[in-house]
Amino acid sequence: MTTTTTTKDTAPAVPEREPVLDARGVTMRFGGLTAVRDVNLTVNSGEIVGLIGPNGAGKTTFFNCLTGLYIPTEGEVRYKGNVLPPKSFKVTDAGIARTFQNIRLFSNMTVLENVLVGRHTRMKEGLWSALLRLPGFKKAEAEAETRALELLEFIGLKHKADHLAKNLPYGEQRKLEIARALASDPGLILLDEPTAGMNPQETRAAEELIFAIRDMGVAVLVIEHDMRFIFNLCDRVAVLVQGEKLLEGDSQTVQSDERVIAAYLGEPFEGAPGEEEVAEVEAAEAAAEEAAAEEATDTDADPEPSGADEATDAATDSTETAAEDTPKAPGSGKENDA
Ligand SMILES: Nc1ncnc2c1ncn2[C@@H]1O[C@H](COP(=O)(O)OP(=O)(O)OP(=O)(O)O)[C@@H](O)[C@H]1O
Repeated sequence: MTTTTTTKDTAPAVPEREPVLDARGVTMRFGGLTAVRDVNLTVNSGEIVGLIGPNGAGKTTFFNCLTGLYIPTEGEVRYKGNVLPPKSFKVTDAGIARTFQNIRLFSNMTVLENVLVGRHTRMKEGLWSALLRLPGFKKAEAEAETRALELLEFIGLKHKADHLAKNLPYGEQRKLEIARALASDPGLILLDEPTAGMNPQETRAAEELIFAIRDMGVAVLVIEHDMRFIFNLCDRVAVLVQGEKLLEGDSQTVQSDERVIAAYLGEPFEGAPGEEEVAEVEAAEAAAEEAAAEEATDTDADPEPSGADEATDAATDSTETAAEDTPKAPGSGKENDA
């Protein structure tokens, strides 16, 4: 990379930070599953914000709600004060770009062409202008190429502009995805696991690249599982657990919070998000088991009315069943179900 970067501590002083992204009460349900519940998150200009959480916590779903891939079941997302339209290309148009957890490059196109694809939202020339290659289109095309080459220089891949994307090493493919996202001139970039599969040197380079992106005036929201990377990089970190925001704070605060440690180690803790739901499900299961146990007892106690002898046997059976059932521990209904 050719740009001199700053770090978290040497970030340029931003006179006043304006909210770039403001997500309020975002909830996303898939049928009976609530993947994201009532999440608020703000990203200000000049900031790098991290979003962490165990697998399945709802991080990517939240990203998808921010970028118009999903329409949130509830809540509102604003970019620079304006409510975002629920269409991904309109969100890109508005100024939010993203990368994906699984690299999504056009593998048989060149490195330069991949960046140019990302630039098309900023090209205002119409279809006829393009088809007839009118002067206006040629000028716009030349400008797009200049900008794409600048971005390739910025990420250190200009010398590979003519290579096919599929021939780049993995770490460079991830960088190329970032360049393509930057080609739409965003005010905010969302990075979904930018260092996944990278070796330590590539991870360090990615960190520098993200600081450089912030320094060029693009706010960053990043999902990552690599905690060292995230705590070193981010001004603020929000933690999602089971779809809910557990807490938000600076790196120091978050990494020393025992609830975060417990969430990652899978240990329950008092007031954990989703605890109420778990309690409800457990209560419903216990009630169902109790009802099943009672039904089984009643069935044994009320046999077919087919004669005095059978009635006597049934009474005996019933007594035995009751005697067997009485000392069983709660939850023993499972044996009855079986
Ligand atoms: N389209 C979908 N339909 C149904 N359920 C979904 C859908 N997308 C995600 N989910 C569910 O929502 C929950 C949150 O998933 P999500 O991928 O957002 O988590 P994550 O925090 O990004 O996980 P990871 O760190 O493993 O990528 C999971 O239980 C997942 O199975």
